[in-house]
Amino acid sequence: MFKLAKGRMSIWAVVGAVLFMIVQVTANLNIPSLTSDIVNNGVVNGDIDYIWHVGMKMIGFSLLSIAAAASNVFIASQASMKLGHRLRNDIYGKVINMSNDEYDQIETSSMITRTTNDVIQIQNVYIMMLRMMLMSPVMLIGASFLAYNKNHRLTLIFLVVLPIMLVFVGILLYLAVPKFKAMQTKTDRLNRVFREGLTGVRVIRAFRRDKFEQDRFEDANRDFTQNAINVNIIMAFSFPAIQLIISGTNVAIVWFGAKLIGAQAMPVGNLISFMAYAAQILVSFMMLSMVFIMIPRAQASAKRIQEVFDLRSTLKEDTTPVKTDNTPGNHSLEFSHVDYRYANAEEPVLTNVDFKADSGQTVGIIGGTGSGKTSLVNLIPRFYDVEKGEISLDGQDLKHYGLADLRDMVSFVPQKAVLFRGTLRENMRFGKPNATDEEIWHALGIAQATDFVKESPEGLDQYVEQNGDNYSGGQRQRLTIARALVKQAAVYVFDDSFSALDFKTDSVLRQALKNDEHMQQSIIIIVAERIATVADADNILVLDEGKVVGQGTHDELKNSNEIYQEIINSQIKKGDEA
Ligand SMILES: Nc1ncnc2c1ncn2[C@@H]1O[C@H](COP(=O)(O)OP(=O)(O)OP(=O)(O)O)[C@@H](O)[C@H]1O
Repeated sequence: MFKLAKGRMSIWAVVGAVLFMIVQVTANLNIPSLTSDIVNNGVVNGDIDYIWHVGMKMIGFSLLSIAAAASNVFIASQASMKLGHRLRNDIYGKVINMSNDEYDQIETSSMITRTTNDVIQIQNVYIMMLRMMLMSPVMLIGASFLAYNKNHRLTLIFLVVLPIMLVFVGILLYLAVPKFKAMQTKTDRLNRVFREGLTGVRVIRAFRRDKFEQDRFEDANRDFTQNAINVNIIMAFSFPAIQLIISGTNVAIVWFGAKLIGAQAMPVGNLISFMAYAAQILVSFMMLSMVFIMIPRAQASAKRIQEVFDLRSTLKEDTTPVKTDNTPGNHSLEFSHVDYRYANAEEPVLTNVDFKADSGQTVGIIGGTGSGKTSLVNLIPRFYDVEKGEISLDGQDLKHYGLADLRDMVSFVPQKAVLFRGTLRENMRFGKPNATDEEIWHALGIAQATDFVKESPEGLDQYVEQNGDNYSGGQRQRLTIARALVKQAAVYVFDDSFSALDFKTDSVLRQALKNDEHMQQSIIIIVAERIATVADADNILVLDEGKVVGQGTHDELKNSNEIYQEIINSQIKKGDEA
């Protein structure tokens, strides 16, 4: 937990909080002594001036205590909230820069819980620590010392009370800590089920799994709620129990104190101040215990956050990266004997992949489901790194480029069409923030998206919902294609991006790509399941179980490659051939 705060929490904030806390405790410790003075010297002797004089001092200390407490709270809250702010930023930065291999290791819902709920736990415990954990021991020691000064013999009461308190706190820790720790994993589970239900709501309805999913959520919710109730019951019982101990202590103090007063061994005022110190001792003891109850939960949260920071990127950046040249034309991309295996997978998903493409050429990649097409194109922007072999761009191994520079060279349309909440213009400028409206309309034109975009009077200002949910699947695909085209890159990758388009749009779109001046100077990689989509590519790779089993033009392959022929035949049967 302290590791997380290092460099993220200002040391001056800690110093400031400690200083104000010391002022507050000093003021608080003075007030009971002044009370005994007022009683012993003012009330007993009927000295009104003395009562006024000491009374004003008491008010002064009270005001000082309030001001110091407010300053401490202000500093502690600010420092803790800033710690939370930095933690959230750092987790997000880490996640965004992870390679897909690391990203696969922690579930998305758990990642969200870690960024929100876990960070809140750390914030809360730091506020408590900057207030109570520092204040309680100082107050405990100070009040014990002053109580002892007021009367040595009465202090003996604590020899009985404190062991009772210790046993009580021990039981509390034993019962509450595991439940507090479990809160985080239960929150994770609740979020996971909720997220799955939300993202899969249409499937759930279509398969009439509403009841099943509702029960699943109910189960996770009940488990979470029950644990929270148990924690609250324990905490709720603990407060009256503490009150009982404090009241019992007061009764004992009054009982023995009265005897001492009767024997003239102690003035009345000392009894009053002794009782106040006793309350301070017991309350600080309790506050300290509360911190110890909260710390394990925050520690569990800290561990979960640290796990994210500890994910080491397998993508190594070259310390002296080669400069990229993104100017159109004269680019080349080459795969040489490339193997790739997913982390923890036994078999490689790609074996000995070899091909080359130059600017102005289109490479089609075709193959059955699961043949490794997506895995292959994911290697180009280094979402993953090759296991064996080499991929080079413009004659340089991809690993020699800075990651950001390399990704600037590649424009990628992923299989799943994802848009972001905001205006269409903002979405289109994702890869080129200063793109003009003219450039955007040009890209929309190639992507065959102009018509439906123009249907809305708001044009490029039209609103895009989260995930682009206010567009049809085909419209979303065209918009993601347009977004990729707005970005000026050396290599354009379309991962099965034409699948939701009807045949005519697919064909017109590819023709528009061919006719575009910039695209004529770029390398285009098109992954597809449909023969028609890749038929006019300059080079078609036929993938089967991660191996390139054929390479050539449509005419070459259709006469010589068995698997390509099988794909053609299967699509002719569906009335689907080019
Ligand atoms: N993140 C991953 N971790 C482990 N294995 C994976 C991962 N992604 C894909 N695979 C496996 O790699 C193989 C190839 O998957 P890939 O997505 O590259 O195929 P594809 O040809 O693009 O399939 P499709 O046409 O269905 O999109 C599959 O067997 C799949 O199970």
